[in-house]
Amino acid sequence: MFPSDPDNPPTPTTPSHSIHDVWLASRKLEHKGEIGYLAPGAHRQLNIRNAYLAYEILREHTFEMFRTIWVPRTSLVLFFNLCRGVFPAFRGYSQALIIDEVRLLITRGRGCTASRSFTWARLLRLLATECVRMLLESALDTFATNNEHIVQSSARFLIEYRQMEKRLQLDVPSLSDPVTRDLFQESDLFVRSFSGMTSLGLMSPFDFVSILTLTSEIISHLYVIYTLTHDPAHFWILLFSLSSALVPFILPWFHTGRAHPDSLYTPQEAQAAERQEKMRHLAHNDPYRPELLLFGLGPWILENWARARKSLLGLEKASIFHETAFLGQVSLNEIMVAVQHIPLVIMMQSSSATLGSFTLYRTSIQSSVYSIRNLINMTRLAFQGVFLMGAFCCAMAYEPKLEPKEDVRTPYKPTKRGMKIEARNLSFTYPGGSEPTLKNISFSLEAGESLAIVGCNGSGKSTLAHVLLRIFDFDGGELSINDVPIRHYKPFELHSHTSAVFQSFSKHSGTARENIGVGYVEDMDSTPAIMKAAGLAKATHIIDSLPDGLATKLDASGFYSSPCFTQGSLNGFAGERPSYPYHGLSGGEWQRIAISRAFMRAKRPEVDLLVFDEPTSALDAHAQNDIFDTIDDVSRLPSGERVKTVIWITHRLTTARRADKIAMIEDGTITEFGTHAQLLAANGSYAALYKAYI
Ligand SMILES: Nc1ncnc2c1ncn2[C@@H]1O[C@H](COP(=O)(O)OP(=O)(O)OP(=O)(O)O)[C@@H](O)[C@H]1O
Repeated sequence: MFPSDPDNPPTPTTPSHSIHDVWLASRKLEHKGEIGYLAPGAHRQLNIRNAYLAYEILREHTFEMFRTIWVPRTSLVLFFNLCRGVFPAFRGYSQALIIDEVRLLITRGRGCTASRSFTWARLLRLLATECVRMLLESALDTFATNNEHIVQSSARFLIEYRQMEKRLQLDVPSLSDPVTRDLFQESDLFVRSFSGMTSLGLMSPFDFVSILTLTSEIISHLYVIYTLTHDPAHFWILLFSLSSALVPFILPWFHTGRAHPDSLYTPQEAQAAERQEKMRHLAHNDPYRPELLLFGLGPWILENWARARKSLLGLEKASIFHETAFLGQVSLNEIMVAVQHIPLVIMMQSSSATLGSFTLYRTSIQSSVYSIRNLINMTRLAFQGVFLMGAFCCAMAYEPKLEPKEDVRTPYKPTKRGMKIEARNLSFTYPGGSEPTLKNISFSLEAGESLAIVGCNGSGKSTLAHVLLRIFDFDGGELSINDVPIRHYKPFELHSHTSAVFQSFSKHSGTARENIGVGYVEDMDSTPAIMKAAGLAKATHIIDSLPDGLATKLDASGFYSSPCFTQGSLNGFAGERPSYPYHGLSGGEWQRIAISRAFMRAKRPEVDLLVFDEPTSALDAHAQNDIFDTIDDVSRLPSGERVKTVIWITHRLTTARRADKIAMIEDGTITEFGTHAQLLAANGSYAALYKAYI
């Protein structure tokens, strides 16, 4: 098969190895001994090697893909599209008969030697038959289009749901692998191509069905041409036919209707799209990943996205039904085809062939050329779509790197006093890094103890916190939680027993309620729970000062936004004076919101570990003391007994001395570990730093 690139080997957690390798090989570029990879979404070259790779993907995944998107109506889509393919040939035949009859009408009484004479009854019968044919074709078209839209909407929902679900499971080590990121990006493109986003240069997988239609259309036209005897056509008639055939192509450029099913024209659509994009952004945006994992936001995001998506699909359906109104099916194309027959009636009077058969021959030739051209384009796009489908199928089989194997998976067993942590010779290197950021980290912390991690900038404090919280994996050494190796826990389960404030905490462009409530989404709608968490973080006055209290939307962008870009003007109400709906916060205020978020969960009995990475860096000295008093309170029972393990990282050594143990980190290694008094007595680096600080 196709060997993986040695520099970018497929992840060992990717089950569908061979297709992963095939997909990777299709992106591989070799030029003068240099090897590179196509950017995600870039078109593959059409050559024999890639054709073989596409065949491999189709062979492996076509059935699975059809099974994924199959609903009973899908078979109707296939049936209708096959029927649609033969309709043009019927149309040509029916119109040829009318033309012959009209010709007889025009030439009667002029000494014409036709084999039969004109009758009004026959002409009227033919016209009536043609009208019935047009009505039937229109009705079938309307029904087929609506059916196709329903099938496409449900397939799109299913496929996008699966993609969102998989995306939300991705952990940081998986995302740090560039091949995995590209895989998921191409998989996203595949999902988006279900929206018919042909602007991406892709085609909807349902356009594969059009290939069937075009094939049946070409076959029926070729059959008609084969059955006709013909004379050579006059050049100028063909020229006229060609130019009039071009009109239906040119006129749509001036069409002002809905350009794309995803175009938004109403405030409801805009709101639903905004919500959907917000959830998609949360799911796709890598910097949010640690908090997303820690607070277990996956189901909440998925649920909100699904609600917005469903409502958008509903709105789209309504507008599509409106657009596919019955009369709209009588297209300009048909009128132009009728116009093309007029000169033929006049010009072909001298021909030995009947005018109808000549016209039928001409339209069949023209339609065949047009259909073959479309078929080539479609097949070219479908060829690209196959590789994206391969990426999607591989992505769906991907297992996040931190997930434990089933045979070692161990349920979390809580202790009565918090988390017991033991690290022995831990080391960690960032992907692509030449030197380990953490090395020989060894310490132990009893359940219910507090630990302050101190050290200079860049010494590795935050990195250690991420390893302890199971956001990062480690390369060497051992780390156990409650005497069980941390790798044996499911990260999701472990995270449900922790709460944290990260140094680079998230700022969501949502309401104050959402910004705090995501700490424990089950209580998102409980105002007392949110106000209690805000109270613990001394953030009540911030909420009170906001124009709409908890309902105020907070501006996470940090940019000054011009009012001309507000929602009001975007929705087309430029005449009204727009008001900017977001409210900015200071750095310290944002930090209190982030602490409130952590307190939403910290109080809960199942939470055994609290980690605060410089939680008060933007707060004044009084506020800082208040917060650390609260952290201490939260970790204890009313009786004063500590029931949660607490770790904080700080540069303020007066707060570090409050901890039971202090770890001094230098250049990625714990150089001193003990109580404040022990470290001062040792007169080492900590003592020097402390003296310098005070
Ligand atoms: N994503 C990353 N990729 C590669 N190196 C990184 C990454 N993040 C941090 N580092 C490096 O790892 C080292 C430790 O960073 P870390 O953030 O853990 O330091 P810190 O002790 O928390 O610093 P500070 O006190 O400034 O917050 C630094 O040298 C930093 O440049």
